[in-house]
Amino acid sequence: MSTFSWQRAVIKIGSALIAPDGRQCSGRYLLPIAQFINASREAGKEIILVSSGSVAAGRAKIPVNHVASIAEKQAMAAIGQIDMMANWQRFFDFPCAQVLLTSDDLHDRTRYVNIKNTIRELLNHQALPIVNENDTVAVKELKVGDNDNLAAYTALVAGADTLIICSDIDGLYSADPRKNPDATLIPEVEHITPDIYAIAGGAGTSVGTGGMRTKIEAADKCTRSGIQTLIVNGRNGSVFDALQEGQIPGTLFKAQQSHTTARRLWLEHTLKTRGKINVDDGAKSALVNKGASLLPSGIVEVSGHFKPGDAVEIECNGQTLAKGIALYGAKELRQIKGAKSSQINNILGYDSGEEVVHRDDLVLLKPAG
Ligand SMILES: Nc1ncnc2c1ncn2[C@@H]1O[C@H](COP(=O)(O)OP(=O)(O)O)[C@@H](O)[C@H]1O
Ligand SMILES: N[C@@H](CCC(=O)OP(=O)(O)O)C(=O)O
Repeated sequence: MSTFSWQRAVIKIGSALIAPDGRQCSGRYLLPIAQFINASREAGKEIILVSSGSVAAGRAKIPVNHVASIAEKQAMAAIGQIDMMANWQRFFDFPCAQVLLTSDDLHDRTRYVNIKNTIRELLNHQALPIVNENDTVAVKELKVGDNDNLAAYTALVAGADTLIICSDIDGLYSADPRKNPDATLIPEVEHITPDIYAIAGGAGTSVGTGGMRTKIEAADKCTRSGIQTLIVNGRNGSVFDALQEGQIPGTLFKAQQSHTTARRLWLEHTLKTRGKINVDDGAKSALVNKGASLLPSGIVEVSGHFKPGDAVEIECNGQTLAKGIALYGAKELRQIKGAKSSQINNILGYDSGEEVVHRDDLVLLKPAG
């Protein structure tokens, strides 16, 4: 069996686990998962949950005798979301935090930064973020559509190194085992090729939405960005003991490069910069020698028109030092440059955090020549 290590994981719990009978949320399969979450956090690891179950939980309260319309499912989700959250909270003595997202939120730069900041802050405060699709506002083109892909986007925005998809099946099989009894489990996938997509079928139960296909899509997105992805059987409690021992009791989709390398390459080569921030010698030394975040106090000059979430170059005395994602726009930075972080609120009337560019979103560049 392969082994693996991780520091920050997104764990996705599908409807098949949290609502096995499709009509209400249940704790039947959740205890070993909750114990794994507790033990991992005690070991200093960070976890973000992506949980389905709101539609099933709502269905128990507004039963309909026909195939539910989209609006009816949205109403079920709105009613059931609170039960889904409560179903998780009873396992933990730290706060669970509800995070509802749509595809639009994840593709809008400013909202993306806000989501990132919120998740970071929740983790800093030892809360457990529980993400689900915001079904009230999301229909078709606004929807991510399935929680497997939502979990992949969450792993990207949260800077996770691992995605664990818990389903009702042991992992990826050579064919849908419900239809092909001879199908065999694939323990490890080195590269996600069209052949891998070809063996992935649809959902196995009436409550599951994407089946194996959306799990492969999620693994594809993540592994390209250096996030290893696992599919495991969340109905089997021993899976979580094995995970705790660093084993992989399912299918591992290997990261195509290290998480840090993928992020550095993305920051350095893919992101287009929209402006420049000139810093003083003190800020230069903090960035280059201490690996610190950029604070407003070290900023001397701001050029260009950029918004929160845009990439910027960081310069000192005409030398480009680094590239990173600005958490404030150019207009705001011109107001707070040189100020102490504690003054941001007084100057702007709000505070999006003390960092202008967080060290996780910053890559140092080699001097030219
Ligand atoms: N190649 C495959 N290997 C494993 N499972 C598959 C495969 N193709 C289709 N499936 C189906 O995918 C189902 C899991 O997806 P889904 O029902 O959407 O669950 P979840 O609610 O956990 O997202 C399995 O129960 C299985 O029937
Ligand atoms: N937002 C929906 C999630 C639906 C969904 O993607 O379910 P699944 O295929 O089981 O992960 C809910 O909470 O019911």
